[in-house]
Amino acid sequence: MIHFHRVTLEYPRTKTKALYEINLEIKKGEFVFLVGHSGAGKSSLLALILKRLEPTGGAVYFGGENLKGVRGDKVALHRRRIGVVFQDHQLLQNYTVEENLTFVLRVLGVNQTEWENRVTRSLRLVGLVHKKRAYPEELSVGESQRVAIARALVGDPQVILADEPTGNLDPANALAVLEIFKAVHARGATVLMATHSRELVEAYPQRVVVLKAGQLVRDEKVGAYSLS
Ligand SMILES: Nc1ncnc2c1ncn2[C@@H]1O[C@H](COP(=O)(O)OP(=O)(O)OP(=O)(O)O)[C@@H](O)[C@H]1O
Repeated sequence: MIHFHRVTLEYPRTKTKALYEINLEIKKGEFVFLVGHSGAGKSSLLALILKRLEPTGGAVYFGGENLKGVRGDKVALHRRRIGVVFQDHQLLQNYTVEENLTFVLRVLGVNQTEWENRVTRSLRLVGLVHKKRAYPEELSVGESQRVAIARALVGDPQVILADEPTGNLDPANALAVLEIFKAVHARGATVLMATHSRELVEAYPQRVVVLKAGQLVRDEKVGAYSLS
């Protein structure tokens, strides 16, 4: 599903080498934790999959296609195949929960008669159907993050990328969010989650890929949390 072949990334302005010769293959339906110290390159790796950045060496493949060849209008189409969740929920403050989700569906060109089904299905998965008319400021931090996950899922993406999705949450909310990702994984999605949280990795023993100063230093099928 996702394949990095000898990928190197250097930020042009600062000449920071964020990733070196990364080889990584993530199969359809896998759940992978991406761990590493701050600055190890986790967010940069996710940005390459989204084509927000271009590798300076090597190639990134998505569904067998080299992303280098994805250009112009096709970049937006590529991104629609991916659901993204960040540490900060990034909900639109002046729109209700429901509108935050339908906004995505409008961009995706989904038929309006299907909107309600999709929104309800996504909000049900995160346990927040009753909040669909609420505004983000009326939600707790944990609820906001669950809405952000519902928004990432509403387009039925093949792949979910999560960058520190529990970074702002207390342990109970973090585990609640993990439960949602587990359910999404159980339904067949491919999930790549960058995290600093040992608790998360221990609560859901899955493949663990460790980055250290831009290098992939460990890749374990069912790994324990480790930063080296
Ligand atoms: N836009 C940028 N321009 C220049 N250098 C950058 C940029 N973004 C990140 N970097 C550098 O690239 C390296 C990797 O950063 P990245 O954000 O990918 O790490 P990370 O593992 O996600 O860190 P964190 O856990 O703190 O989010 C760091 O040295 C960082 O300073």
